[in-house]
Amino acid sequence: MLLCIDCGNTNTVFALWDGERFLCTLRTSTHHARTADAYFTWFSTLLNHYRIDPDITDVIISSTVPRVVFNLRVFADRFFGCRPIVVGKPECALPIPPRVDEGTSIGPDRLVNTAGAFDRHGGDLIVVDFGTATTFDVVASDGAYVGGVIAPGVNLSLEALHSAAAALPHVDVTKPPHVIGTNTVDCMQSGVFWGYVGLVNGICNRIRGEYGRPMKVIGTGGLAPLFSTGEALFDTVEDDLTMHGLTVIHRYNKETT
Ligand SMILES: Nc1ncnc2c1ncn2[C@@H]1O[C@H](COP(=O)(O)OP(=O)(O)OP(=O)(O)O)[C@@H](O)[C@H]1O
Ligand SMILES: CC(C)(CO)[C@@H](O)C(=O)NCCC(=O)O
Ligand SMILES: [K+]
Repeated sequence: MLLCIDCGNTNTVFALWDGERFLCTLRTSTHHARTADAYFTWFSTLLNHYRIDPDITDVIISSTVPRVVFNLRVFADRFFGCRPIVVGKPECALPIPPRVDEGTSIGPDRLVNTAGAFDRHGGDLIVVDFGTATTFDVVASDGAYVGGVIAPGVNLSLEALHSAAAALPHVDVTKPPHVIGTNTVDCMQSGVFWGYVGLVNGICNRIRGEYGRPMKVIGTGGLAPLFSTGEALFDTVEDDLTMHGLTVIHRYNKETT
């Protein structure tokens, strides 16, 4: 069985893939200091709770935080006796190599989203991922990652407002009842909600203009469903796109080596 690990700057997600479906998806916050033993304690407790007793033979990791990879490697080796595939490392082959500036680093989550989206939808895509950052990944017609856009994440923007302005409280992102807020919280939520609807719309239109062919837009990440209620921003919303991409890259590496 395959254990997929998607480590973002905010959250780390583990998902178990039995070859046909995900048996479970477990989420914890990302801490670079978490040890292999701590991962196992957390992981095995939840598996017990769900009465899942998996036979893990393979592990694949995507991490936007380089420092966590060491302990995740130890975790895979110590508890499952396997050497994980780490996306972005030279030993991990990608189905289609990216076409970007020489020497630039690409977030592994963006490579994984690209692989997952191309597998499901073919090329000419924009993948919008609402994580710590809001990223736009452009997937060419042959499935290559050819660049995109990085904007501040939604929760990061709200956090920045709160920490920079003494009178602005901490608020959660939600769709406000009106555009014109009549209290502080509604005003802030309107700014962020409608601001991001405009940002996503505007960036996708500009990408389309520059790309010059019709493109499909795929939304993913925790906040994609919320933003799709504001305006028809996406052709589809897929909450498991990153995990699906990890299974695609894992399969590709098994077939080619
Ligand atoms: N309505 C909502 N308001 C605030 N947060 C939400 C809402 N719906 C989902 N979320 C949050 O979205 C997060 C899931 O988003 P996702 O996994 O895409 O990115 P992340 O974990 O925030 O960032 P990263 O992947 O960069 O670590 C969860 O922490 C979840 O609590
Ligand atoms: C942009 C983030 C933080 C989004 O998770 C991640 O993909 C990352 O660290 N990227 C590195 C730079 C790049 O993708 O061009
Ligand atoms: K993510």
